[in-house]
Amino acid sequence: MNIKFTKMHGLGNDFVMINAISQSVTLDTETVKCLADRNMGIGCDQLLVVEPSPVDDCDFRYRIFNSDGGEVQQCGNGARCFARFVVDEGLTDKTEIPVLTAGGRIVLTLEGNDQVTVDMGQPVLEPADIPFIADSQQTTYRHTLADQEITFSAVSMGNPHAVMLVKSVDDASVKVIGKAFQNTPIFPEQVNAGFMQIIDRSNVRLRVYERGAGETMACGTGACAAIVAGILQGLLDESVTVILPAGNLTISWAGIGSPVMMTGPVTTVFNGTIKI
Ligand SMILES: N[C@H](CCC[C@H](N)C(=O)O)C(=O)O
Repeated sequence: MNIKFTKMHGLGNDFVMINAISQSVTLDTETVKCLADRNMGIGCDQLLVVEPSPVDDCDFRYRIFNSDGGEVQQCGNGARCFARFVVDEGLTDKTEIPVLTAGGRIVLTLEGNDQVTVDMGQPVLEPADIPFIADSQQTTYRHTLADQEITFSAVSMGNPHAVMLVKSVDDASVKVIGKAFQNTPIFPEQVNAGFMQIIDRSNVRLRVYERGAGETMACGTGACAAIVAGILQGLLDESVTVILPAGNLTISWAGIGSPVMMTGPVTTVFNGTIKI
């Protein structure tokens, strides 16, 4: 089978984009892992698939697969790339595009100059809906992981996130603690582990150990979850710049009942065809 694809990234979080409307594509776990493999395949953090929408209030279905082959509910950096991709593929000429993901309906807005804004929907804090095992909903939780007492917030953006505050992201034990979060029963579907350094009330640095992919250069839903956690702790203002190695995301949230808005860049790297 020959598959046409486009390689894209959002601040270095990189994706293989596949248009499954204009071509017939069958993807199983092993195929996804092969395409995502940086030595044996194309290489990416996530593989993103465009499909016809099954519902009237969305234009497309947006499916997300981590490089370990697992299908997941949401991908923020990928959503921005998705907007650029469906326009470049000629699938739409709209600048505001509602799409359906396994984590819910999101709306993508092309701002021009390669910036895209995504209405990521409202964050979910109820532990059972994250899912996260806890007696009650709290702003922060404490658990022993990797022989350390870890304090974190638990937030879902359609996908699960644990957000920790650190003095310096450069010194954070991202791999050790990030891995430990994947192996604890308190997150029954595993979790994306974010390490946030607050610089001031409107600027943070962030590293994320992603579920199913390991540490990535950027994580859009991770940035959203981190800002929600910081605002709920009274540490951040409503609009925050998330400073990442390859550039910045702007995240804003007006509080409970409001959607999280994310704005950031998208980059198309190359188009290709792969025979599998
Ligand atoms: N690893 C995530 C999916 C990709 C999220 C990330 N790349 C983003 O930009 O939000 C998960 O398993 O929920």
